[in-house]
Amino acid sequence: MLALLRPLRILPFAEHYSLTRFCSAFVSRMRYLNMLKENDAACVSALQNGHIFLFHHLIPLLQRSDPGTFRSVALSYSEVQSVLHRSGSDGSLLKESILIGCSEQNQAQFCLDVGELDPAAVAKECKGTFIDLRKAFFLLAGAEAHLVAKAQALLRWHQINRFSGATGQLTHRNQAGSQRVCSSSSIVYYPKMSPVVIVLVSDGKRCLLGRQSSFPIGLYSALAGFCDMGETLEEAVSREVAEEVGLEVQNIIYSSSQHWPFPHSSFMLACHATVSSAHSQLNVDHLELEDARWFTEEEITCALQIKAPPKRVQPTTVWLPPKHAVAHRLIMEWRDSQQRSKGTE
Ligand SMILES: NC(=O)C1=CN([C@@H]2O[C@H](COP(=O)(O)OP(=O)(O)OC[C@H]3O[C@@H](n4cnc5c(N)ncnc54)[C@H](O)[C@@H]3O)[C@@H](O)[C@H]2O)C=CC1
Ligand SMILES: [Mg+2]
Repeated sequence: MLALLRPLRILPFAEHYSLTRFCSAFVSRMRYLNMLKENDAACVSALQNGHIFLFHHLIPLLQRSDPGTFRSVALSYSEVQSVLHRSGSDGSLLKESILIGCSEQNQAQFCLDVGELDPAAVAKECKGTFIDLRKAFFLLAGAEAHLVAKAQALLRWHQINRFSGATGQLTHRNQAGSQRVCSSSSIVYYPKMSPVVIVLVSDGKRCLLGRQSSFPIGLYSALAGFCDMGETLEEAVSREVAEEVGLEVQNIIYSSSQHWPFPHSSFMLACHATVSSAHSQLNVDHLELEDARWFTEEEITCALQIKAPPKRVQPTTVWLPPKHAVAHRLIMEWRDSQQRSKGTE
């Protein structure tokens, strides 16, 4: 008990590591990353031994692996140094790298935007190709796609936060890039995400999907919307469904969350909700949605067969968000629960 009452002590660097030896690999990695955000010198050293993912004006560098498949390119510090030198830069750009994670092999991961260099020369040096994130995100395997998306989001945040919104003065980043501080005041800025709710509404037998006119032809997804200031998750879900399709939902159940890079860093909070079949008549707000419809389990199963945006879409072809999207997960969860409940009938 006495030990619990002792004031907290900030551990010196060496002691930190001797303690983390007794933790799980995951806990050690998380503590290591957290320490790198606080300790600029340790972060420089991690960069020199780490992996770096290159971008050009926020477009990630990928390499083709097997035909039709791509992977992100993790370069070492010396590889990036030599790419920069051969592309006509002195290498000082490397210190602009931003910490994005730590691999399971305990190697710190960084990203760097080489926007001031010739993209063709860099791509050639790296035997890669710069591919827009809207395409790259879906070419990469899940974990890689999310790491690249996180990297782009952080690079973008730094690019648009060079000045303080309060004083108009320059802001300076820490080495990890986890914050920026105003040079004339003590204001600290942290990277931002916009919370968005996404909900799959069910009436017991069918689920509700909608589409915006800006979606690719035939794509339907769960209803989504940005949270208003001060709202709870439940309030945002209820409001969005009421606004977009004129229904009042019940039984809101949280499913999962994800960072979504389009258009800019949303924090998607995914839920299921229900309406009674007696109150399932839609009243769609066509300013927000081009269409919203109820889908049976059979229709969902059929739409799930279409794995990629169809080359030629018939007016009636419906396809669903890809695996990387949390909307896909909600739809799969709903379909599985329908099949389970059929099995127990
Ligand atoms: N990962 C996934 O599975 C899915 C992700 N989404 C994402 O959800 C997001 C929100 O869905 P929408 O139906 O478009 O939202 P929405 O229904 O709230 O409508 C968008 C409008 O909200 C306003 N708005 C309020 N706060 C905003 C903010 N912080 N940033 C941008 N606009 C804001 C703007 O006027 C904008 O035109 C989209 O960015 C979309 O990419 C949508 C479906 C599936
Ligand atoms: Mg919406």
